[in-house]
Amino acid sequence: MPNRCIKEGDNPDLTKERKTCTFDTDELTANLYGSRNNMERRREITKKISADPDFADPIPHDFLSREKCIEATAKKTKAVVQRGSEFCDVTNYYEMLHLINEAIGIGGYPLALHYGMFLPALEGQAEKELTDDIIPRAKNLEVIGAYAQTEMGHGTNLRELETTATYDKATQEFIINTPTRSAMKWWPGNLGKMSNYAVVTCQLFIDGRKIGPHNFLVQLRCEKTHEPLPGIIVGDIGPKMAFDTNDNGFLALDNIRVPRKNMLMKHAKVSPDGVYTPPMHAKLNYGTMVYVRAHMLYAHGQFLATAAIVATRYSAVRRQGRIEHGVPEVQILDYQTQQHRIFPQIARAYAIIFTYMDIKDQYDAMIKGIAEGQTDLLPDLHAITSGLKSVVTHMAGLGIEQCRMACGGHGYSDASGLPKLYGVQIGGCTYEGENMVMLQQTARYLMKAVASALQGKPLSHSVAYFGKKSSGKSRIGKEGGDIAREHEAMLEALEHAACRLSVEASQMWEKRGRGGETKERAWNGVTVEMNRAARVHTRVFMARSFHRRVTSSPPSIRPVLTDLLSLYLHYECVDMAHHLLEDGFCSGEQIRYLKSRLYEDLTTLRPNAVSLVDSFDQSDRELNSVLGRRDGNVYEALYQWARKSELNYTDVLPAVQKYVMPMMEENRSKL
Ligand SMILES: CCCCCCCCCCCCC/C=C/C(=O)SCCNC(=O)CCNC(=O)[C@H](O)C(C)(C)COP(=O)(O)OP(=O)(O)OC[C@H]1O[C@@H](n2cnc3c(N)ncnc32)[C@H](O)[C@@H]1OP(=O)(O)O
Ligand SMILES: Cc1cc2nc3c(=O)[nH]c(=O)nc-3n(C[C@H](O)[C@H](O)[C@H](O)COP(=O)(O)OP(=O)(O)OC[C@H]3O[C@@H](n4cnc5c(N)ncnc54)[C@H](O)[C@@H]3O)c2cc1C
Repeated sequence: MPNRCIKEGDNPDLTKERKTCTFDTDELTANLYGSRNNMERRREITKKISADPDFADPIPHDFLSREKCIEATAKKTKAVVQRGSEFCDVTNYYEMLHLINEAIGIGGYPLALHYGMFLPALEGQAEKELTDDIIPRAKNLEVIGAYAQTEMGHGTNLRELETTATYDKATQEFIINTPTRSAMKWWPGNLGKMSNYAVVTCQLFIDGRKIGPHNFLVQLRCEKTHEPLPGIIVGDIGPKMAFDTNDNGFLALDNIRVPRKNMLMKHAKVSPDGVYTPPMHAKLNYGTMVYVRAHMLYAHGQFLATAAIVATRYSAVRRQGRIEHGVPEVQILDYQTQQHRIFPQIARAYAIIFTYMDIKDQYDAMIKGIAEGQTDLLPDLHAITSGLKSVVTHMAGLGIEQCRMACGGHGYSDASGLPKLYGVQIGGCTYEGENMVMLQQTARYLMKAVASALQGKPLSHSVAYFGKKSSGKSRIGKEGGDIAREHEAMLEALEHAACRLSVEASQMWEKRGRGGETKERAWNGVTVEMNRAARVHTRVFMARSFHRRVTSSPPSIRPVLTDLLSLYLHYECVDMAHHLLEDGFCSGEQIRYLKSRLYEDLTTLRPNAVSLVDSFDQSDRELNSVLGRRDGNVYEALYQWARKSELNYTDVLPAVQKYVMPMMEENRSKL
């Protein structure tokens, strides 16, 4: 079967792997990206960008200072903006995403938050009077914006943000102010140096009454000189774990006046005479966060895919040690521990991307509903995207780190691309709502679902399985080798565990309440259990999404995807075995059965491992990894990469000349 990656001159071990492929890699790639046309379009973009001198990096960013990286990134951003239509349909979200990944990379760029949050916030939350003016200019990139919500003292607890917006009826303006040091906006991406506008989240005050957090459009810098406007202090928060090319910023506002229309008033409104009208759903103003959390799934699925590609290809190329005496050194991919480390990451990357597809459909349906005045889909989507954002970012982070360690010493080098990838990706556990906090949002929803299920009330999409009757004992290992029924038995077991954990968490919460604690204090006493229930529920949702996509996939790729799904489900069940065992739903024997099936899956998938990662269709530019390159010619490339280190510009470094040589000389003369 064809793996389209085979080319002359490639590392022979990689070619050998590609020849054992049992499916058409293009078919799987097309399925992953929605269609053959989408796949071809991605490849055209890659080809054009790779050949274009505007996007060439003579010196890899690994060897540049942060300022130089930002300069190089800004230059490429300008080229993307001015010449974007030469490469792709600039109105197509996925084509643009791919263009940016190819042309600029993942470490941030001057327009990341402009497109990622500033424009979505305005489009989703602002009224026509404001959008008519600002959106055409923002889309035309006459202005650049950031989304400034988090403060030095508060990020999670939006209700206690300190920045104020006080309505002045006399002038029909809001006065926006930073009252304390801890009220300074701190962290917003692209706020520090790039943006000249921002959507700023402030506590709304009318007639001395605090109404709560609302968003306002504020101009920060002069449109001509880019200097901060009077009363505005703005800058970069300094180096951080990654996102080197993003100017995460700080901002203080000294009683800045903005016209009434600058409040984002699509949902909540303030009339000229200062009358406040709340939104039709209390949290519609938080809609931008739901949007980003939903879309983060795709990015994080791709991040994990990148790591899986690097680790799998490198493990096919790397030979080290022997499994049996008297035979040549083996490809490290033949070690069972290596497969157990890497293959679940491949499966999880597919599962995350497939889950994203489901969520995107639900998000689009919700937006359509809101436009027609219906908000009934929002609570379910908020709850499941909160859980998914937490589970996926954590899962991807652990997976990337496993892949990095699976590459041995070279995985620790920036040449592998994995340390930087991890740094960028792991930020997702924190931004858009810290994971522990977001899981609690899911858990709150589960508690309501438990109550509804007990009362026989209707259950919404993500919790519908709470209404199923449990069979009491698992069918795992009792389906006579029928794969479809085995998959269903595992899904049923996971659903049983999620439901049980939710019910038990609810009982624990209630018990503490009965013991005299307030609801809130009692909640804090059971949040570990609440978050555990939320995590398992979210993993059930992912497993169901993956299962749905696989069972409806084209027949040509269904067998390999079914193998991958088997591995995914066996791995998930073994990983969560304690939950399955705790109430005796599964026996120890059944868990041993799951483990033995998992080890069989590793062997089954081995011949297709390289082809499965090839099917993610990430180019060498996107991978940005010497170890993961498509041709597998790793060792020569590693040496050429290291030669570019600035430490190698001279044979004797000034620091050695100045300090180390005299020290050695002194020591010698002491003898
Ligand atoms: C195109 C994008 C692609 C992205 C690709 C990634 C690339 C990487 C680029 C990097 C970009 C980084 C960008 C980062 C940006 C940011 O980080 S912006 C700042 C984000 N900040 C947060 O997320 C803050 C987190 N805090 C909150 O969301 C809330 O404060 C809270 C924790 C949810 C609690 O809010 P609170 O007001 O206290 O509400 P509760 O009392 O807990 O809940 C009341 C009810 O409201 C419901 N609810 C809460 N939030 C929402 C929501 N967003 N939507 C709908 N409903 C919501 C909640 O469930 C409660 O419901 P009931 O139980 O029915 O009362
Ligand atoms: C790379 C990056 C980019 C960012 N970009 C932006 C941006 O563009 N715009 C923007 O406005 N912000 C941005 N942020 C800020 C980000 O949204 C916040 O850092 C995030 O929401 C977490 O809030 P916090 O920092 O206040 O953490 P904290 O809430 O202080 O969290 C600290 C600890 O306290 C725990 N904790 C807090 N509350 C609770 C609770 N109720 N229950 C249990 N535990 C709790 C947390 O779980 C965590 O362990 C960015 C952050 C990063 C890292």
